[in-house]
Amino acid sequence: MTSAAENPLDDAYVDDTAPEPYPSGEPDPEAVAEDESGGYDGAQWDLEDRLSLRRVAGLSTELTDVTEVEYRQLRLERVVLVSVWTTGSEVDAENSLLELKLLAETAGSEILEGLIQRRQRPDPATYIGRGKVDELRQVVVATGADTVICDGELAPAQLRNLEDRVKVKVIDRTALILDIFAQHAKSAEGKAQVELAQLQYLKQRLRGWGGNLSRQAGGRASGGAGIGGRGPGETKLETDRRRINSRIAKLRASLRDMDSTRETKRAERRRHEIPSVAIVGYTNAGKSSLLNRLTGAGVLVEDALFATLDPTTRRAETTDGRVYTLTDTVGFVRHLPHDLVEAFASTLEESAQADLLVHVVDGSDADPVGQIKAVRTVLGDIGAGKVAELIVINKADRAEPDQLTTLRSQYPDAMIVSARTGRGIDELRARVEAGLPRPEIEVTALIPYQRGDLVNRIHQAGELLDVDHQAEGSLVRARVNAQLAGMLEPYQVAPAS
Ligand SMILES: Nc1nc2c(ncn2[C@@H]2O[C@H](COP(=O)(O)OP(=O)(O)OP(=O)(O)O)[C@@H](O)[C@H]2O)c(=O)[nH]1
Ligand SMILES: [Mg+2]
Repeated sequence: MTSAAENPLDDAYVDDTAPEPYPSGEPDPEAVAEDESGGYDGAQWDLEDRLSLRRVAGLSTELTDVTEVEYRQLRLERVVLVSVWTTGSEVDAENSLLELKLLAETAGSEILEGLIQRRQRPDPATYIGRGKVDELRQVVVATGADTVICDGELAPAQLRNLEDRVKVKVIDRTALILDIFAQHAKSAEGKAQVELAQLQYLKQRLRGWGGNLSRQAGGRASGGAGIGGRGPGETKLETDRRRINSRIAKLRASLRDMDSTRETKRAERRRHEIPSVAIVGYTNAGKSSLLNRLTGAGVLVEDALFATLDPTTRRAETTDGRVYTLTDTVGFVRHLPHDLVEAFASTLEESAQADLLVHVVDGSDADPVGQIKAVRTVLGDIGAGKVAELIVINKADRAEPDQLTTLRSQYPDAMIVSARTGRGIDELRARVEAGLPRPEIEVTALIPYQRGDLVNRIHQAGELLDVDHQAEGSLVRARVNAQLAGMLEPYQVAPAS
């Protein structure tokens, strides 16, 4: 729901501002300098700047139509949260509502009240029980709320009925998450992905919101206004639906283009057989902080949900000089909207194609096991369920020692670290190195001294097992990939027995 003015549509999609992934991009020199000067997890980043930048961008946008004004007002919501609790313990229900509160706050709302109703299942007509709707209305009036957010994905009819009776705007968890993504998307690709997800969501609900597209899509979807050919007698609803469909088709096409650029880079890495590691995990678990710790990448760290939407890839090296890549990825959350997962498919693919997943868990969270399960569900959905996974329990500095002990016993192979204090980071680096795929071919070669470049290559892409400096050159025993084995072919000698 970004404005049309902020997003000059097609032009923006060509001008991809996402950071260049390895191999063409070098780490930010400033970030490296920070890293060398000692502990750096990214929290030192000047967040004020980033935040105010975001705000200014919003203000400078000309409000071109009424829907824009309406959209701005969304930012000032005074909210009542409502949840129907069907299964699990009371604590689970409260955790879920607490998370909804964080999400709503991330979206810029002020939370006035949170209500939970215990019920077999949500009421098909009004989500909460019909009798409770009046109570909800009273709370809304008493607190002066202008929005109700329901903790689930509601049917269009449920939203409509509730709105009619509570008389303020009602949105669900899915719309809320989409809204946060829309606020945080920075790159052209990220923005296109979010818009696609929003339109998909909206399309199914056009009728639910009175058949009026302008109400929820804001200026963005109406960016293509003025399309000719509005047939006589055609209803607003049909025109809206048509406009959405053609916008969706356009977005898909530009996303395909952007994906092919990404695929080219990925293919390049594959050709050089550079192992890749993806940092995945629940939102706010500390993924970006860990990437910064491990590589000095200088990625935005923020105590907010979904701070990272664009994957950042950084080059890293093992202690023996082998090169690999580390990619920071978008965080997951319980009930991640299906439309979003689909729209972000190409971004999420980074994880599915990785050689190793570093699954970061917030050890200080109220329900880390629930987070691990939610993350694994999404990983399964995006085809990354079979990639080797290293569980890393982060924020050890803040977690209850008892909770860490429990997690340790549940996940015996897990590592315990703190991106904040640096605890466990060296061990983590070692475990990541050990988890990288090993080059497959063992060779013994006598490399003449003028071919020092080959020895360097072995350092970067292979594993040097043994070296003996002889009169004619270095006698080297190493594990290498197929490409390097080919280059070493002329110098190959029989292995010493
Ligand atoms: N106490 C403590 N805080 C941490 C640690 N690691 C990260 N944090 C904080 O947790 C918050 C989230 O960190 P990020 O690195 O942005 O988390 P993320 O997983 O990248 O989050 P998203 O990109 O929003 O999904 C920030 O406020 C960090 O400073 C840690 O080890 N200890
Ligand atoms: Mg992040």
